[in-house]
Amino acid sequence: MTNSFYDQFPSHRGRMEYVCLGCRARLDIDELYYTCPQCNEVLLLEDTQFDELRRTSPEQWREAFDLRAATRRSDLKGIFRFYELTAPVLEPEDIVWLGEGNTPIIPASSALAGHVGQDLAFKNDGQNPSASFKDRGMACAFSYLKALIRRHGWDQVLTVCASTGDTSAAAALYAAYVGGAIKSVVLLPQGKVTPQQLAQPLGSGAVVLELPGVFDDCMKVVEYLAENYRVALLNSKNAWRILGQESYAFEVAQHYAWDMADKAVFVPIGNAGNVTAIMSGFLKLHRLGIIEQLPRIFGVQSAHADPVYKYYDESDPAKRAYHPVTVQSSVAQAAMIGNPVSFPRVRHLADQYEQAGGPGMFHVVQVEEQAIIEGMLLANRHGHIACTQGGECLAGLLRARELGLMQAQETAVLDATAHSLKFIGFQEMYFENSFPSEYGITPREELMNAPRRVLSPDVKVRLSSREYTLEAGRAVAEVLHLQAKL
Ligand SMILES: N[C@@H](CCOP(=O)(O)O)C(=O)O
Repeated sequence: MTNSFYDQFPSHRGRMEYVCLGCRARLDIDELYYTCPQCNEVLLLEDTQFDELRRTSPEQWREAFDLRAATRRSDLKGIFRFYELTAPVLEPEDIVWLGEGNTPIIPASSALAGHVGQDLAFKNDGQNPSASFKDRGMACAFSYLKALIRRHGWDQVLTVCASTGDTSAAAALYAAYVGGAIKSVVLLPQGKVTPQQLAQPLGSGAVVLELPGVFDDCMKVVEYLAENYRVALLNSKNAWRILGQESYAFEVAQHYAWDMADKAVFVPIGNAGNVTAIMSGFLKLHRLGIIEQLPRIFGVQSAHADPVYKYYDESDPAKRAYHPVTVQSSVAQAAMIGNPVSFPRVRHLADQYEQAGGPGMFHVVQVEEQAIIEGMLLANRHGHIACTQGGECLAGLLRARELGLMQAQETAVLDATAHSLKFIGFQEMYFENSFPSEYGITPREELMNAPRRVLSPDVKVRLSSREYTLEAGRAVAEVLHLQAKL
């Protein structure tokens, strides 16, 4: 490999097609499809030239991706470091990069690992530009949209998505950046998006529409719009989103020097796009021999939104039946989804995953709300920036251990899908013991925290600056029981 590998855009081009997971129809990518026009099933994208990538050896791929980590090219800096595995039909001028990808994997402190009883690390996807993993998918979806706009000369594209808050923030951010023909509209379940998440698309200038109901209701409306009007759907039903999110798996593998032995990756399941993407990403690496072993995948769902858990809870595959559920309030609000659009993709990829890696490679565990919020608090007390979904992953790891599913030598990689600050209202509710009863959460004293007022405000008004410093200093020292220097 030479320097040119990371200074030049790859010359390799694939041939991509949509593949229907129902009737296996193949569709041209020159049109925007979300579901199969023949059978209405969801789609995945496939590169029919994927096998050509085998002409490059696994060692060469590993070296190439490692070298590309040092690129100066903005079109290869983010998720397209793995261009050949992602969307090798895009041209450099189409690629949108807002700094997404390359999020750090932070090993837990020995105190946290000791508490949990397992080696673990958080991958901080909240360090993406809109503060969640959705940016990975949006970077790819918007790059593809730009390619379509360029080819077709479209002068107006209305992008729409339903959201619990993260997708809308990402969609609005990328739309604001690309601008031109693109205008972003987001549909949110009224009162079920945190104030921080609501502020994001508003700040990016998107049209923000609130609907009564939950995410599943908004998703149906977006599906209706995409079926009946000329709009571009940006939820993970859009298979380009899935491709971008595969980068999470590529980055995890690269972080561990392409050695996935004894790794267990924990992912919260909401609309199920991310777990789909992560399995698909690892499978691609495995097919090319870039990783020799697949990591185990653990999906995690709250008992308040658990249709995928319920499906896999039946151990006999022949007896499994999928039923959407009615969600209840959840602190893992981003995953508060009763009918995930990507469920057929999960089933398809979980089968492939176990065929490639053997039984026990894919599990779904169910966790309680109390365990989720305490997972977040515990992580963050040990120096992490986990959101409630990151807390859900930690709760999932603890549950997997209780069920005897973890092996002592395994390292768990937990997906902190968003920045903790987006969900900080749930921390506040815990600290103030103000959770509405439907969450079923009772705060524990040892995890609570609150600011302590040291002086009354009038002291600041009454005293001179010097006197105030002395008074406040003494008051703080008293609260902290500080010993005076001799
Ligand atoms: N939690 C998601 C729900 C929609 O997911 P998507 O990946 O299908 O867009 C959100 O942030 O809105």
